[in-house]
Amino acid sequence: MIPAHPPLGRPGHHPAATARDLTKIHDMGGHQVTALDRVSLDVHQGHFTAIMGPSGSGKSTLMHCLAGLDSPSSGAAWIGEVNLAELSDRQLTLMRRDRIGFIFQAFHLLPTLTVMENITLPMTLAGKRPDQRWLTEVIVTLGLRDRLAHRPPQLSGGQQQRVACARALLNQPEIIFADEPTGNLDSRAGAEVLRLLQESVRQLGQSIVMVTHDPVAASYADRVVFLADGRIVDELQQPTADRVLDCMRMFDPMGDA
Ligand SMILES: Nc1ncnc2c1ncn2[C@@H]1O[C@H](COP(=O)(O)OP(=O)(O)OP(=O)(O)O)[C@@H](O)[C@H]1O
Repeated sequence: MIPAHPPLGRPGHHPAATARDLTKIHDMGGHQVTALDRVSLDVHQGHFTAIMGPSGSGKSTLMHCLAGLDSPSSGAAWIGEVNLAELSDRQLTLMRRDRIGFIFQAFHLLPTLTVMENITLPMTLAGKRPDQRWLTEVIVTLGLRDRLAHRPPQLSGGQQQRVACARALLNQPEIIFADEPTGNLDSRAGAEVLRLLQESVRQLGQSIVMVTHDPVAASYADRVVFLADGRIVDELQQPTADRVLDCMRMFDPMGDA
């Protein structure tokens, strides 16, 4: 049964993404693994939300269910006002293409297109024209100005990650899902990416959900949600790296995170 629509804050004002009682159980040949256990979460519009937790706590599963890349065993997920369970496969594909941005480790860059073509592809597909000022700012800040004519196989892993970032930010989708966006960047390039993500939230009202293991990366967010054993166990508002680290130690005493 699909639960009723989540309560709304103001008429016409939905969270950017909503999880209600999301449960995901994997069947491993008769052995059941509960990856998510009745998780409910409102991802606020125009906020930068980080998801943290020990390895195996369910972070990726939560993000995949919220982004329509995986379907829950029970419970429901919404993007804006749309219940993902009510969409056909085609509608879900269009939703992911037009309304959601992805910054994932598996970059999904198209190897035969140039960097510039990759960055502008979602807008081209949606028949939209990029804002030239924002395009320039994204390209310059991410250090891609000299790489625009290259193709992804000619770039390092970190450069490819920055192209994926530029592509998601340029399109200004309703929500961006980022999985370890600074995972293979050095600390300076990582800080630039995080500052740009933060700036897009503060100046453009972008909504971002980021999975990270890094307390410093999480400190750029407005809010950090902590998962352990498939459940939300705590959250911090306006986090600092030290407070994030304290929370991580509490929920991951083995230092696995
Ligand atoms: N396809 C699958 N089949 C079986 N079990 C799975 C599958 N995907 C995830 N799991 C299990 O579900 C749990 C949550 O996995 P998930 O990848 O969401 O955790 P995570 O917090 O993102 O971990 P990490 O930080 O290591 O990436 C783990 O116990 C994992 O082994």
